Amino acid sequence: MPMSEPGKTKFQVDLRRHLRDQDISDNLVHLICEIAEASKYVINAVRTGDLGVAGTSNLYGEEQLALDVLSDRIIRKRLIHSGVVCNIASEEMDEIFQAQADADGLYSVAYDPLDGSSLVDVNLAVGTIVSIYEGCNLLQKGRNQVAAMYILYGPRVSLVYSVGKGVHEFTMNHLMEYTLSRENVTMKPEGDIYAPGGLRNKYPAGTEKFVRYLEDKGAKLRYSGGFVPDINQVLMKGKGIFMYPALNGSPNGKLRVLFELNAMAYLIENAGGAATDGKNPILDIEPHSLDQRAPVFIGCSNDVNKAMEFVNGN
Ligand SMILES: O=P(O)(O)OC[C@H]1O[C@](O)(COP(=O)(O)O)[C@@H](O)[C@@H]1O
Ligand SMILES: [Mg+2]
Ligand SMILES: [Mg+2]
Repeated sequence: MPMSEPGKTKFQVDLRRHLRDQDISDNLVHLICEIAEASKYVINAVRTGDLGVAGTSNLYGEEQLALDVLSDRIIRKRLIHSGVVCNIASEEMDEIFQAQADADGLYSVAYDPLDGSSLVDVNLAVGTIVSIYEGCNLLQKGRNQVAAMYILYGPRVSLVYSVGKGVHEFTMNHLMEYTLSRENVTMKPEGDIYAPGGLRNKYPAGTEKFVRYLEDKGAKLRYSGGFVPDINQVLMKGKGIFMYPALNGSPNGKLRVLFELNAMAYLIENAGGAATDGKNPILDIEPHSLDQRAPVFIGCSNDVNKAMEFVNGN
């Protein structure tokens, strides 16, 4: 019986081995693996942790759940001790945290430790969203990311990452190892599901017309209220569109550029899809503040282009 190669369990490729084949720095391999490790403690917190409120609020003034704060602490500690992180920004922290001074080979991380946390108490799927940049600057275009990933805490736990060479999915096995389950995930040009976020009675006319267009072509509504599972469905089925549009009264929609949109836009674009704020690609937004929000239409490229036509009235 030949000895199995390191990182290649009997039938499966594990995350570290797959990353090593991507021709990226050892530091980046280490960082992504550290985040994967941290997710195992987040899983435990989600499954058994306190569902109460933390008695604090985040930079959006939103009441933090104990799980938000706990998940944030788990990930932040892991990033600090990784030894390869310069600056850290989290949806649950008021300002950028410097883990260590600028030096060669370091990365900076922006993350949402537990997206959709208010869904845990009704047992719906939630996730962690991560963007990784080279160096110390976190207020830069999402197009400059060197990696993006999410971990989806659902009936199965999956981890999806890209370092710009395809989008790959890993599924957690009975030993809590992440092993390759889908490689080079790709989107079709057009889809048949749509996830309409926000209040429909506040949709501007053009957006409402776009939804009618989707319904007229037989698209099915699939919306859980969790950004990570809703995007994961569009990405893994390769056919659909998620939107959290500008609403009457909220021109920037709800979702955050640094902590949610940049990572998902990077993954969807690397799978052949598109992501726009209604006028420009999400990845080209020049962020001016940590708490910046933007409207989003993300998924199959033809559907996203159609959305822009309706939203801009042409
Ligand atoms: O409840 P709404 O307004 O439809 O918003 C749902 C969106 O808000 C979010 O729950 C925001 O996530 P957070 O839990 O990180 O605030 C997304 O997961 C989801 O896409
Ligand atoms: Mg979030
Ligand atoms: Mg969150």
